Amino acid sequence: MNERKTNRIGIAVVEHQRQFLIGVRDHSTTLAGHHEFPGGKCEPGEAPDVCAARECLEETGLSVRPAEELLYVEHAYDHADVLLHFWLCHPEPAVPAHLLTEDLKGFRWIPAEELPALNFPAANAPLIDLLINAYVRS
Ligand SMILES: Nc1nc2c([nH]c(=O)n2[C@H]2C[C@H](O)[C@@H](COP(=O)(O)OP(=O)(O)OP(=O)(O)O)O2)c(=O)[nH]1
Repeated sequence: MNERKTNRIGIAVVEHQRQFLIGVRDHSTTLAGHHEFPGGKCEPGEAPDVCAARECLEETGLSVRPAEELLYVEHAYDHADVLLHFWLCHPEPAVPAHLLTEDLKGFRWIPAEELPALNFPAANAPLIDLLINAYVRS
């Protein structure tokens, strides 16, 4: 029997003026070198949108407000089974303006049209399609 626990992951798809906050996964972690949206494992009992905002604040220093779940995706990686909850988030209105343009702990604001050229993990593919349809073709 080969039963693996599925990790619930909250991911913050942070949008501001058709730009998205994107980082690169650290060399010491799984999927090293891939691009990523801020996110991580949900704590026991933690809702994915709450997790997404918490992870975003921890990883980038930016306070965000979850707006809607864009998509959830189940994926089996070699390292783990994951259930990814992609939450569209927006910066809190009170955040200082410079945080909306500058790099944030290695996370950068990337225009929507540049997302397809980046090296995201396989499970992100349907999300990137969705974002291109919503923010580039619209
Ligand atoms: N943050 C993030 N993770 C992603 C994305 N796409 C994707 O497949 N993942 C996967 C990679 C990992 O298997 C999982 C995130 O877990 P993680 O290991 O980075 O989370 P964590 O920081 O809470 O975990 P840990 O290193 O503290 O153990 O989701 C994405 O766009 N952003």
